Amino acid sequence: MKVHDNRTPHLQGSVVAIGAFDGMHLGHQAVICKAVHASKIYQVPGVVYTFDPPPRAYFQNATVLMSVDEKIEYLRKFGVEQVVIARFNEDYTQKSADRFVKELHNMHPREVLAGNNFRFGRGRSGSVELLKQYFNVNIVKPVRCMKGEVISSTRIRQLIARGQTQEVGALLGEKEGVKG
Ligand SMILES: Cc1cc2nc3c(=O)[nH]c(=O)nc-3n(C[C@H](O)[C@H](O)[C@H](O)COP(=O)(O)O)c2cc1C
Ligand SMILES: Nc1ncnc2c1ncn2[C@@H]1O[C@H](COP(=O)(O)OP(=O)(O)OP(=O)(O)O)[C@@H](O)[C@H]1O
Repeated sequence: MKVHDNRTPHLQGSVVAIGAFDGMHLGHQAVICKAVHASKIYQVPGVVYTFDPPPRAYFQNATVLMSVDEKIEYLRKFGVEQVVIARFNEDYTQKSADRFVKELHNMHPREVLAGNNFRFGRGRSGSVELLKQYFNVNIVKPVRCMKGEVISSTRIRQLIARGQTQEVGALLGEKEGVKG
């Protein structure tokens, strides 16, 4: 697997999934699996474009659930071929939504995968609607837990803070008594 540190590769074709993916819960896994599946159909590299640190950690001091190395290892196991690690710092957050779109064009995506509420660019000005003007965007349906709530890294951080670790395991898709 190729890891691009703070640079976006020039590719003739790709399928790109974008997001923080902190914790790799069942919602994230659905997005990644769909991206890998689509990349096989189009016969192009499956690329995950992610951020280090996660934007929520940078802006809101949220707890980081997994290191960037753990994330890369996880993506490798899921069959992702290339990963872009955007170093999320003051400089990076100045990038406009249009510049971010231009950057994505370097990879000539056949499909872009993101959730409905995905935002990007300085001041969170870019939306999925903007992405749709340029790319074939696949919006992944929200994955919910048994109780019906949408699974999120924020929810996992809350459960960890309350010591409800068994519930966390369920949201990560870990089976009880099964390791690795
Ligand atoms: C180029 C760029 C600039 C961003 N600037 C901001 C910002 O100014 N304020 C903010 O709250 N988030 C900013 N973000 C973070 C996004 O709001 C969002 O958290 C990120 O794209 C990851 O999406 P996800 O949280 O759905 O995984 C920026 C993201 C990108 C790609
Ligand atoms: N439960 C879910 N079902 C489907 N897609 C999801 C789910 N949670 C996140 N995604 C998608 O996965 C990508 C990465 O999401 P992100 O890292 O923002 O997850 P999150 O769990 O919502 O994080 P946070 O709670 O910190 O905002 C985004 O494109 C997002 O829309």
